[in-house]
Amino acid sequence: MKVTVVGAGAVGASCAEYIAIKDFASEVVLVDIKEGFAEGKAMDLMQTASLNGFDTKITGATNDYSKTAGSDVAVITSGIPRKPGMTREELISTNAGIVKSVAESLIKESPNVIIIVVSNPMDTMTYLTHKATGLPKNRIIGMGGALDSARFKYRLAEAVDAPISDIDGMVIGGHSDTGMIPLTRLATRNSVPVNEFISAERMEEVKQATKVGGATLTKLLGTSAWYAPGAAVSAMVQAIALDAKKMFPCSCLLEGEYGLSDICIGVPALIGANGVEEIVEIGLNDAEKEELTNSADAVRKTNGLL
Ligand SMILES: NC(=O)c1ccc[n+]([C@@H]2O[C@H](COP(=O)([O-])OP(=O)(O)OC[C@H]3O[C@@H](n4cnc5c(N)ncnc54)[C@H](O)[C@@H]3O)[C@@H](O)[C@H]2O)c1
Ligand SMILES: O=C(O)C[C@H](O)C(=O)O
Repeated sequence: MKVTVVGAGAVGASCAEYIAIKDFASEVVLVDIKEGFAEGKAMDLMQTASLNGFDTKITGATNDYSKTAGSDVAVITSGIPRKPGMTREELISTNAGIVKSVAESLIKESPNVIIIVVSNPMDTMTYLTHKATGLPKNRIIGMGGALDSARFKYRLAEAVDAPISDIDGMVIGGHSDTGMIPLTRLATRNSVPVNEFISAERMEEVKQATKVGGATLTKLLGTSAWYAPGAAVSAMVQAIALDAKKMFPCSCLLEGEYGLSDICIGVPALIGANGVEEIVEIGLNDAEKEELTNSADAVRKTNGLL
């Protein structure tokens, strides 16, 4: 499998590193607009190959999309990250132009590519990528829910004082500080509802901490996070490579599912060789449905800024 990662910054490089370490792709091409930057990151990563034991070939290119030709998967991380105090939505004016031109360049060289959109505001950038490329809807996926769910599991495990591997949980909705919907009712510890182990107040704290997970890290780091985002993307690329049909909440173009249309927003989906193999409609209660409606309204408002 050939994977292109556009943007060789914090998230792009982390994503390339995790893909290489898992050793399922034959080739990763990093692309950046900054002269020599992707080439440098690729060389540095290749010099970890003998230490980390992978054979994936990583190369870099400065804005040269001919090097990306024939990619099976492309990840778009190009654009600016937020600074402390900002929302993801504030990035739209800079990132929309970048994501649109990158998506157009990618499909010229790789007409069969599956695109994973990471740049923020991610749901709107995923919607923009659909509009700009006209690719079939299964071939454009926004990454947000996989990361948000990993953060939810981290917070749940902390609250219950259990190993993270004992915890399961999912976050749907828009990838924003207010729009995320951690499905607290469905979170489990070894199949037992987490609600049986912690109070409703503690669960509410977990929910709120999950929703502002990205903002919390941005405040600590001075820029947004990259390790968990890179790991989340690499897990999705691996599911495509292995045709795993693994369920991730991710931003998909909806055509009636969950009562929503003409919007990209986080819902559970099976990810396999064709990208989005199936959108899974789970039963939501009235409160969760209302949260999803409100989250969709907020995403539509941001889409309106395009
Ligand atoms: N969806 C998510 O869950 C998630 C998670 C983390 C970060 N993000 C987003 O990902 C984006 C990247 O974050 P980062 O921390 O890696 O930022 P970064 O600044 O470290 O890296 C971005 C890179 O994009 C490059 N770039 C800019 N314009 C380009 C273009 N036209 N073509 C190619 N490369 C270009 C820059 O030179 C830079 O190296 C941000 O928008 C951030 O908000 C999203
Ligand atoms: O928080 C951000 O701005 C980056 C990303 O969306 C994240 O959740 O880490």
